[in-house]
Amino acid sequence: MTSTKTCACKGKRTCLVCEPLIQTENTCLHEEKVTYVYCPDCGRAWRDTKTNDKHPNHSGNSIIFPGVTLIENFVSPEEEEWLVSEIDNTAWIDSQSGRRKQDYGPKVNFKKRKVKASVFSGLPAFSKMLVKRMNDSNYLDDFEPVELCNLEYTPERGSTIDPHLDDSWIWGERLVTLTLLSDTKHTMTSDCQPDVEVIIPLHRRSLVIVQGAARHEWMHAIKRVDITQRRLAMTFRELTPEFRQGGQNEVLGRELLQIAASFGGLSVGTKCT
Ligand SMILES: O=C(O)CCC(=O)C(=O)O
Ligand SMILES: [Fe+2]
Repeated sequence: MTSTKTCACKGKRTCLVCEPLIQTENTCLHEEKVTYVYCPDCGRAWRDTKTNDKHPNHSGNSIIFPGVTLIENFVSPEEEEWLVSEIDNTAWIDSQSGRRKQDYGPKVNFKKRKVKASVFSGLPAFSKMLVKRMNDSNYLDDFEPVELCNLEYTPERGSTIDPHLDDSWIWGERLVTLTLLSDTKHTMTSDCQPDVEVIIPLHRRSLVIVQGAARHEWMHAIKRVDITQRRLAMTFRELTPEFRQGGQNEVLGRELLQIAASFGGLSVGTKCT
């Protein structure tokens, strides 16, 4: 691939801004995968067929798919409108694959395993009510996020996110994402089951918690076809035990938790994953 990219894409990543400027290799993109759709009510993913019935009337093949919790209507339409206006009052930074981002968290060099707390001024004030609501829920009562990454996806830019696993050195067990403005889907794939993909429907205003096998064994992605309108994602991340009490990086972890909980943060330009 030769390139003179004018956007934030690096390496093999592309978006609708840079694609007309680059020559892509003529690779075969047809992958034969069997698609399963995750059902939050039974924790299983069911073979996608035109006649697929809704829970509990599923039929056909299914696979167990542990580690995904969906909470519908986590925020109201009025709260969504307020959150979007707060987010849009903050500068966006161009990111890879046609996304834009805002980051509230420490600067992390994942390869060198280095963390700088000094750039981090806390989670933003507008996220305080979301963290409180998480803590009031059954699933996230002990969730103490130290990072919020807001991502913006638009069909005009052809925004996507390639299949990836989030870091698991500093970022802890639960990845928590609130979807705003439009529905989308996570496509989960695993090298261990190359002919399978599992779709997680992410509805507008819903919260998804990804942990366990879904966090560590399955990569998540968002395909271009699944961004049909502007979508904002607010992803909150917690610390691993290494940064908690008794861990090797406990002191740094405590500092990050304190900064995060000030809820006076300004966005910084750091990496999200
Ligand atoms: O937009 C999303 O729902 C996922 C974002 C994501 O995977 C990431 O920031 O690592
Ligand atoms: Fe991710």
